[in-house]
Amino acid sequence: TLFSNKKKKRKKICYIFFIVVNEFCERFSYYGMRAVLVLYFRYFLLWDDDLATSIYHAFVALCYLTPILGAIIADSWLGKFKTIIYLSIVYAIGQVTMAISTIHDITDANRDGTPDNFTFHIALSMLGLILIALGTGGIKPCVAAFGGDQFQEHQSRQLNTFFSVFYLCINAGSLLSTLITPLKSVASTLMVFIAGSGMYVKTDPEGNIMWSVCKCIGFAIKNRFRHRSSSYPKREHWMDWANEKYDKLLIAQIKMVLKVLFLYIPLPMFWTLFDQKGSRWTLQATTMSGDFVSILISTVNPILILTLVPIMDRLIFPLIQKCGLNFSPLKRMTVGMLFAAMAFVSAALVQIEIDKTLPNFPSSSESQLKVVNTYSTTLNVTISPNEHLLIESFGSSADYVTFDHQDITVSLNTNPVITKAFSLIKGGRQTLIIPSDPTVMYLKEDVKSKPREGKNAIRFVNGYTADLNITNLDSIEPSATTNYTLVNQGKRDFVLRHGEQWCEFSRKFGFGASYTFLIPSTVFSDDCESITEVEDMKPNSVHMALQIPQYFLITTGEVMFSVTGLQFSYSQAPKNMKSVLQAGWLCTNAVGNIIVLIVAELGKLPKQWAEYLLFASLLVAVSIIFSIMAYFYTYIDPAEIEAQVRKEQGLEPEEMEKETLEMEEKDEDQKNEQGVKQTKI
Ligand SMILES: CC(C)C[C@H](NC(=O)[C@@H](N)Cc1ccccc1)C(=O)O
Repeated sequence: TLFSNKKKKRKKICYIFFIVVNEFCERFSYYGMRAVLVLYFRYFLLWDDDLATSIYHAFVALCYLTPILGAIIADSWLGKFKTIIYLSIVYAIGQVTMAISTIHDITDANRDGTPDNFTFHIALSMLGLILIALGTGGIKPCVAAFGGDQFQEHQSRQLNTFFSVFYLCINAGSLLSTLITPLKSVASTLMVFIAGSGMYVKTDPEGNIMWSVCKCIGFAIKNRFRHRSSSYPKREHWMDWANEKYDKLLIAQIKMVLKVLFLYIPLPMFWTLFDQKGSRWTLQATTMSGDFVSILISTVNPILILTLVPIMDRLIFPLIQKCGLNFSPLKRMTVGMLFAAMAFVSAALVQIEIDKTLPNFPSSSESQLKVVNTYSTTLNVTISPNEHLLIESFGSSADYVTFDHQDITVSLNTNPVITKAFSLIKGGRQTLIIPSDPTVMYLKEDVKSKPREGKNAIRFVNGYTADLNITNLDSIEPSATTNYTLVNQGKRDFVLRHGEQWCEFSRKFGFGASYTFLIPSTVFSDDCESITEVEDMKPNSVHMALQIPQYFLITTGEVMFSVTGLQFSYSQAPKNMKSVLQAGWLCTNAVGNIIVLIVAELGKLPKQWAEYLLFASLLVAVSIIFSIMAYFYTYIDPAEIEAQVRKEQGLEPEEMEKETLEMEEKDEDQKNEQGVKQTKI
């Protein structure tokens, strides 16, 4: 017996392996594609930032809504195994469609490198995304529940380990996806899953269960309404009003599911905070110094998951248990929420530090002006009515001057005095460029927010007497100013050229700064040495490493909340509705994403740190509500309840046989465990 049990165990590990590797490949494909999606929208379809992020969040939300469809198909019709196979094919078709939509040659008749028919590419990519959402979301609740089905009712410890390993695979897949192309992985996902086909425990779908559930709930409500007079005796549960027409077992199962779904109501708030690490926190990183924005965003979460899940499972949770504390699943989830709230407090503290270093940008009713002098002598600049600035040749005013009106008059102390009227941009920052011929002084618009992705915005003013060519820039006429170009951090070289003459200009850049470089007429005679630099915006000075605590806190929260939620959703679901509850759990994520979308549309609070604190407080409030709900929740063993109801109804002999077999197996397992212990002793 001991030998055959060991063999059984090894076999189980083998087919669980197929399931978790399948999840690994699927997440690899999903996150690999998701990582480049916004870039595809921005740089291929040429959408603006707002549209790109909105469609991205809508896609993510759809991916977590489609699990309902997958669960209905699996639990009512095809069964989990077939649903996974068929929807994986849909998924693969979606990835191929998406890949085809990125080939610009298809509509690029004139071969200029840009597609001629954007509508075609948009339509194809949207179709691809819908198919992917259907595939990834549809199979998601089935794979988790199918993995759980491989365990017997008494194997709750192994079941929990399975969900932890399952979560590890999700994150290992997402981590690796940043390194290798995702397309091949859908095919491998399918092949890995099919490879284990003969070994799985496959539970059959039990007819159109969702339809029966809806009809049963509808009947209970109608019946309750019909008997609302006080002359009718109250029933223990409102679902008991379906007793007249529906099977007691179905009613008991619906009660179990509704109890858990009710508990899920506050959960989207956790995801609302969690999903903002991809948006608000990324933006925060762009206002910080350090070279790991993209790496930080795509890898820190999965890396932390891969380290924290084993630490929690093997060390922290057993330690808490040893201290005699009952750290039940719902308590873990509450603590997980509090960790996420702490992460946002940490983000707020970091934001306060960043704000101290940020420039004082104009409000929507103000205008800001800086003056740059490329005239041959120092100038006395008067800006009406009472702003006087003394600016050296090839220098600038110390900082921006803020005006609460737009119309100004500028006078220069040249001989004769030059006076010119200007209208400033409301809410904008501008520079008044005084060229070698001051009569043609002009305004140039400046950047009024930190450049994106920690890049630096630079431009050149040509004080040379002829046209100049600068590396990667168009030729500049004398006295003209180039538009801003974005350059990355680090040392950058520029070659300035006019005919045969040239010189090389090198400059080391930090993060998020903006500069105007003034080129004097002597530029070639002193080998570019005389180029002066005007700092329009200081480089970022708060280091990105300060974001690590908030990432650590939110990921600790995720391990406590999400891994536990996954296990809880499986263990508290009746046998025929495991996928449905998994889908309900995933839907809490979809709702969280939709809230992020709405919040982004509604706009931000004037102070970003205040918004972070607001979210943290909201989550604390929600976690208090959740803990109260959890206090009144009694953990159930769905199999036991089902068995009890069946017993009350009189068990069918077939079911009885199955149950006896399971009991025998359980006894055997226990005996063997004891045997192993005794042998060890
Ligand atoms: C809602 C799901 C339980 C989400 C789950 N996500 C994760 O496990 C994330 N830690 C993965 C991740 C990776 C990279 C950046 C952010 C998140 C899933 O995908 O199933």
